[in-house]
Parts: sequence; structure tokens; C-alpha cells
Amino acid sequence: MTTATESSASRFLPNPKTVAIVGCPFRGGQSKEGVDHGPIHLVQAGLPEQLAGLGWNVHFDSHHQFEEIDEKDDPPIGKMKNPRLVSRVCEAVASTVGDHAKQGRLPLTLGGDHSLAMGTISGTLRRYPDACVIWVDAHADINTSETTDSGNIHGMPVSFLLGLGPKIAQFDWVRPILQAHRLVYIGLRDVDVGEKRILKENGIKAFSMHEVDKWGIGRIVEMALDHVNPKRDLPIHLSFDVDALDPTVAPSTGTPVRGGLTFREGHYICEAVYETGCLVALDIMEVNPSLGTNEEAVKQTVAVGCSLARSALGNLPPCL
Ligand SMILES: NC(=[NH2+])NCCC[C@H](N)C(=O)O
Ligand SMILES: [Mn+2]
Ligand SMILES: [Mn+2]
Repeated sequence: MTTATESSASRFLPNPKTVAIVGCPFRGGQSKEGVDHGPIHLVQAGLPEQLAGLGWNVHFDSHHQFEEIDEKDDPPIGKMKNPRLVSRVCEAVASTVGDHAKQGRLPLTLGGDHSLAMGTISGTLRRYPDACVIWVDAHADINTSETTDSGNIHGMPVSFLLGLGPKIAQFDWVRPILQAHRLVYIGLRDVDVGEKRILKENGIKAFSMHEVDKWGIGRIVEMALDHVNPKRDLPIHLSFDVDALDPTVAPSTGTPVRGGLTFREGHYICEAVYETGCLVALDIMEVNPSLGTNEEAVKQTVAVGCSLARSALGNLPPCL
């Protein structure tokens, strides 16, 4: 018989395990309204209580308060929209996430748009410099200020984390940087031309939906782990954009792309990462309760955000 404590062994977290929920009501990395309400809905749906039910000490006081910058004081830099705002918000998130990690807590960041991962991953790397990143997404989010078409910074956090593209003074704080071989993608299916070139030039490993179809999700997660964490002894930051899931599974998100992960494939990734005992930080991003055709779609997406987090934090299917 496996008890909750036995099955929750973690290589990096002190016992009893503590999760710090970092709610980030932020939308400045893209232009659609509503994604800033994502974290509020996830918490209202009972996520803190659900994690407590899995045996975690749950740290959650309130959502992150961000400074505001008037739009007229934040003109685009090149094509990049809201650059100063995004930079300052992510810098604040980096120190919050980094501090939680230094206190031995697992930061669970609720987005908000995916530009926030520039902050969350920077924070993780301050505590765990050898951490690897598993980025689950329909998109590569690796545009630079030069390759972006949209100008939305939620399509660029990875390039900043890797130190790619032109140096931009406002983002000087993004340190330490992530090494390309410590990053792996799962779920890609909408990658811009410039992004494809960047992935190739930097030898970044990516498992698109084509490979998921070909190998099945079990093999894919194994191959992804073999790439970034061959001995299963490095800390893992899992950054999960809910648009990695098929829009029939997670409809309420800003940039849905058909042909995505099934409900089980998405949850399997989270469960398998949990099982490594190496998870040190988790992001659940891009839940937008203002989008989706009806109330049911919103509820479903919020519920899926919560269940992905539960799976990554040890909620294995009942017979396991
Ligand atoms: N985090 C996301 N949902 N990113 C979508 C990015 C879409 C597109 N590649 C862009 O640069 O704008
Ligand atoms: Mn995406
Ligand atoms: Mn994303």
C-alpha cells in the first residue's frame, strides 16, 4: 500500500512539501482582454483546497499586485508592445518565484499570459542554476524583437531566456540565462518561420504534434526527459500553456490551434514529470475566462487548468 507521503517523494523539496501559488493577473504580453482573470478563476474554482487535499502545504495570500505603466509612457520598442511593462512585471515575478524556491517551496504560477515565464524561469534558475525546462505549448514562444510579426511579447519569452536576439536595455535583468540543451518542447504545431530557423540554429529539441502522433505520449515524455534530464537528477521547471491542449479540451484561451493534445495526453505529461521527483516549479498559463463560446467552455478550461496542476503535484490516477 502506497501512502500519500511515500508517493510524494521529491528529490529537491523538503518534507512536508509546500506549494506557493503565485497568481499573476497580467495580460500585457498580448492584446486580448480577459487573460488577467485566469488566475482569479483558477483560485476561485478551488485550486488551493484541491492541492491541500493532495497533502501539500499551500501558501497563498493574494494575487500578485503589479505596477501599472501608462500606455503613452510605454511606446513599442521596434515591434515589441508594452516592453517596459512586461519587463518590470516579469522582473517582479522572477524575484517572487526565486524567493519561494529559495525558501524550499514549489512555486506554482498561474497566468496570465505566457510572457510571465520570462520571470518564472528566471526565478527558478536563481535557486536551481542547472534546472531544465519542459515547455508544453502549441507555440514555441521564441520570436525575437526582430522576428516577431505580432509584437506580442507572450510569443517571445524563450528568446529572452536563452539570450537570443538583439540586446534590449530594458530586459537586461534577465539572468542567468537558460542553455539551449536544457530546454525541450512538447505539443508544437503553430511555429512561425523565423522561430523555425531559431530552433534549428540553436539545436533546440522540439516534439511537435506530429511526433506525439507518431510515438505516443509515453515515449515522447521519455525522449523529452532523456534529452534535458538524462539521469533524472536535474530540477525541472514545467511551463504549461493550456493552448497545447486541443481547443475542444481547453477552448478559453487567446491563441487556440486545432490538432492539440488530448485531455489525457496533457495530464500524462504532468503525471510523468511528477513521477520523476524532480519538479521544482510549475506554470499554468493562458487561461482566458473571457473567451470561449459559452459559460460551459470557460468552466471546462478553468477545470482543466486545475486538474493539470493537480496531476503535476501528485494526483496520479486512482489505481497507481
Ligand atoms: N503564449 C502564446 N499563446 N503565444 C502565441 C504566440 C503566437 C505567435 N507566434 C506570436 O509570436 O505572436
Ligand atoms: Mn501557446
Ligand atoms: Mn505559450
